[in-house]
Amino acid sequence: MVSIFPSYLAPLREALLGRAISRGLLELTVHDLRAWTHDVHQAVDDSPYGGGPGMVMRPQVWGDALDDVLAGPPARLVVPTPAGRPFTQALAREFSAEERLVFACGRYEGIDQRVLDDAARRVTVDEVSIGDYVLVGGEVAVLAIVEAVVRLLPGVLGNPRSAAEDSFSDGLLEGPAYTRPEVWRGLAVPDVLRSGNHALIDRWRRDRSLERTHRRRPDLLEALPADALDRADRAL
Ligand SMILES: Oc1ccccc1-c1ccno1
Repeated sequence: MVSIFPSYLAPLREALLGRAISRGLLELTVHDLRAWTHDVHQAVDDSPYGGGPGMVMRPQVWGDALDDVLAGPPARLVVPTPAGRPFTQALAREFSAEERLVFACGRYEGIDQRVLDDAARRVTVDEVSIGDYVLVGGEVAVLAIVEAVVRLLPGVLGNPRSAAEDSFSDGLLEGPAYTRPEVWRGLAVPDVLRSGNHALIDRWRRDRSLERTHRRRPDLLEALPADALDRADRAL
């Protein structure tokens, strides 16, 4: 990863991801973009051609940084930006199959477009958005993307079924989850979940997942393949 705020990415070395690194399941290197500046002010940005608010990140600095960081084994360059294509669970799975990912954390009004155009001559460049809102920089997006990708790597999650049964893994939102106590502040766990009848439990969970998806994300239902819903689903 390349950023002007390397410490912003320190959380990636905590908890689950930190354990995955120490277990050798992945390697993580964070580079300070300013290491590729040569002026006393370590300038990384400049005014935009054509005028307008804010600053644009300079091509020379990013170009030199990516020349160095992209050297070596083939990598895929991921650039978080509000103008990117949506980052989804499907894209997380695609990224998790890559041998090497390089993340460029842009700030200000973004990185000079020629940096991405030049990189695209050598590697696959993915400009991705983690949602329809504007952040100050790409670091937060990289934290989210890396966590979504790394948890899919074999051996990272304790129970491999977790990743397989994620929200979105079947194209739907997960339904409600419960644990002890049976009654809490007058609210009881649904009886079916304590019935021991796993066929019934699976059906109930599927129904709650379909209901929640219909209510909160009807677009996901629309996007399902024609054969994704069985007769029982459609009866709901
Ligand atoms: O808003 C941003 C600013 C810089 C880099 C990325 C973003 C962003 C917003 C949503 N997804 O990515």
